[in-house]
Parts: sequence; structure tokens; C-alpha cells
Amino acid sequence: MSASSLVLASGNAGKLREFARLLAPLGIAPIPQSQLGVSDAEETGLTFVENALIKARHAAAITGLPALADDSGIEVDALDGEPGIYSARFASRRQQGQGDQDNNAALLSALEGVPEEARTARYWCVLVYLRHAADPVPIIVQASWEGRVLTAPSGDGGFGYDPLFWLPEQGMSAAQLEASTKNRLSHRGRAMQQLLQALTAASESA
Ligand SMILES: O=P(O)(O)OP(=O)(O)OP(=O)(O)OC[C@H]1O[C@@H](n2cnc3c(O)ncnc32)[C@H](O)[C@@H]1O
Ligand SMILES: [Mg+2]
Repeated sequence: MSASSLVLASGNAGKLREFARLLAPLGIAPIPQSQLGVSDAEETGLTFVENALIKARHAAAITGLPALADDSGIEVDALDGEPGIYSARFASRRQQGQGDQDNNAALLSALEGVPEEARTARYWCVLVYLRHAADPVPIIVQASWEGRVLTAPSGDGGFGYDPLFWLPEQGMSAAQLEASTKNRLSHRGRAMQQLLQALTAASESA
């Protein structure tokens, strides 16, 4: 990954903050796609992998730069894995508004009456790195993070579903973690570690 020129194919401010922190120690300051005039791609895939590829390819094609994309979401067991790839669109697909707060409210209402032990869930994160839009060997990594869905929001850090995502081992929600702790433990942080290993291996074998 080159230090000067990487487009981050995301419009999510929370993700952008986390990536900036994850990549800063490597001297990489990824450029958010909006700063390069790239609008959000239409996420028409049926998997996190497909959507991350769509986003990375879209940003690389428009900018001519290497691109990093993240497609992520929360899989809730009591909802048969929903909202999954539709996590960003959960409330809007149920005509219950849009955005993080409405998504959280929609998740709480979908889980009304579900007891604590049955509220198991996990975040997934798939990262795709493309050297250019037509890169035939994208680097694709994925990681998950286990937790439970609370019955009311707790904490004001993080973003998205974090105020509802309870971490039994830490005894707090993801929104109560320090940013650096979230990056060490999270689906995104651990996927990024894998991506960096894969990039190092690729550069050593080149
Ligand atoms: O597609 P981009 O532009 O990257 O931004 P987005 O917000 O639409 O991102 P996704 O399509 O990948 O949808 C991810 C959804 O999962 C949620 N999510 C992903 N990672 C999360 C995290 O670390 N903490 C809380 N919520 C998360 C997030 O809030 C979104 O609702
Ligand atoms: Mg999206």
C-alpha cells in the first residue's frame, strides 16, 4: 500500500475515523472518496465480498488510484442473520426512517421480547484492496466480532450499532470502548491486520 495515494471507498464518517487511526502508524493517510468527487456506489451485491468489490472498483475507476473498501454489518441470530448486508438500510427497508439512530431503533423493535441469552450477534467486516480498477487479484480479507444486542443504547463512542453491541468479555458496549481498544478487538481492526499481512506477503513475493 503506497503511503501517498490510496482512496478509501467509503462515505461512512465512523469508518473513515477508524481507518485513519489504523493506517496512521504506517504513514498512510487514505483519501476519503468524497474528497476526490466519488459518490457512493450502488451496493447491488448479495454478499459483503461482492459489495466491497463494487465499492473498491467504483472508487479506483473514477480516481485512477489504488482503493480500499469495507463492507460490513451485523448478523443477529434471533433474526436469522438479518440485517447482515442490509445493516445500513435496515430501518429504511422497514419504512422506519434512515441512519444510525433509526437503524438502532428498528433493531430494538425487531428484537422486542427476545431474552438476553438469545440476543447473540456478530459484526462482519470484509475489506477489499485493489491496485487498480481492473486488478484481477484483489486482496480480500474478513473478520467477525462476537457480541450481544442490548435492550437499550449505552455509550456514545463508535458509530452505527455500537451503542447496542454488548461485549461480554469487556463488560461494556462497543460505544463505551476507547477508539484504540475498539480497533484492536473489532472485526475491522482484525481484518486490517490480515490485509497488512497479505500486502506484506505480496510485496515480498513480487
Ligand atoms: O458503504 P460505505 O460508504 O462504506 O458506508 P456504509 O455505512 O453504507 O457501510 P456499509 O454499507 O458497509 O454498511 C455497514 C453497516 O453496518 C454498520 N457497522 C459496520 N461496522 C460497524 C461498527 O464497527 N460499529 C457499528 N456499526 C457498524 C454500519 O453502521 C452500517 O449500518
Ligand atoms: Mg454502504
